Amino acid sequence: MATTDNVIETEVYTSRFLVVASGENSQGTIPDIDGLDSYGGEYIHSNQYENGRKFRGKDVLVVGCGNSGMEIAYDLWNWGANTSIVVRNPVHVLTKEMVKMAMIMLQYLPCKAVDKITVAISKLKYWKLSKYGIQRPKKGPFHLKETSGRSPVIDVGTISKIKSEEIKVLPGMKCIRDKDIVFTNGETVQFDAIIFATGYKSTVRNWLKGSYETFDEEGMLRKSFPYHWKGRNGIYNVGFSRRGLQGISSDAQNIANDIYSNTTVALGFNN
Ligand SMILES: NC(=O)C1=CN([C@@H]2O[C@H](COP(=O)(O)OP(=O)(O)OC[C@H]3O[C@@H](n4cnc5c(N)ncnc54)[C@H](OP(=O)(O)O)[C@@H]3O)[C@@H](O)[C@H]2O)C=CC1
Ligand SMILES: O=C(O)C(=O)Cc1c[nH]c2ccccc12
Repeated sequence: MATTDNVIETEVYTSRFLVVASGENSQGTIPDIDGLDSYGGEYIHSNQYENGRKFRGKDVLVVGCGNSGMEIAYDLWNWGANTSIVVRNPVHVLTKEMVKMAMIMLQYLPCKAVDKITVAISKLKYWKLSKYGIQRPKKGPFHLKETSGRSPVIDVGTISKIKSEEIKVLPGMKCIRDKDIVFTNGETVQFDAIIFATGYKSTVRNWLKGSYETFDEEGMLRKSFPYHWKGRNGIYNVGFSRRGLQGISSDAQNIANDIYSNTTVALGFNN
């Protein structure tokens, strides 16, 4: 749809297939925290974060300790910001080497065994992170990834800065009063800026007409893995399996193969 001088032009495309690829990480979400609307500093979502240049010398709080939050906290520290990060729930921290090793092991061993080995190695490397406000989940990293879609954090250097107390860990936020942020442990700290690395939501229900049958209130597929990627009437869904990049890759291949087999049969290439 395009507008020129108040005339709305609509272009209509017709196709046999439609691949819904807006995915589960479509629009950044910022939690509804008491007092955020009257916050006395600047706040952004992690998807607006470019680098920490303008935060040099500032007190900055990163909310969220997924891969975005942990990477941004490290970048802010590198740019000379006085950096803190909110870690309100347990999280697995691994190095990229541990992840690589685990991905290889997962081809030969059950997930439970890979989790045990990976957690043991992570403990050897990082020892007791609880001392620094980071708890390990009771369930294993790859079990959690497979069942909940939460990826273990790949440490880019943040943990060593947390251990040396150059990056401070804080618990959940309770409320905001001007520049004061009150945490669930009762501590109140002033911050000049907040980066909300609090994740994303799906937007498919906003743009795909008639998608309510296929997608739930959260814009996630009602059908579950492994039957989720094929919809009705030539509609396919990629990137909604809560299985990270691997899930996206397998959806893409399934969809491409399905479209290929439908078109080749229709065109008679299979004879
Ligand atoms: N290098 C890489 O491979 C990278 C990969 N990614 C991937 O991109 C996807 C999106 O990542 P990301 O942007 O980090 O989002 P995620 O959804 O992975 O993480 C969101 C984080 O925000 C926390 N959070 C949410 N609400 C609040 C709140 N009110 N108060 C405190 N904490 C809160 C969550 O913690 P809680 O558990 O408490 O809800 C969680 O730690 C993921 O799949 C991630 O793995 C992203 C960056 C780099
Ligand atoms: O595939 C994902 O979910 C990603 O976001 C990449 C990623 C981050 N941490 C990981 C740990 C194991 C495998 C992939 C990832």
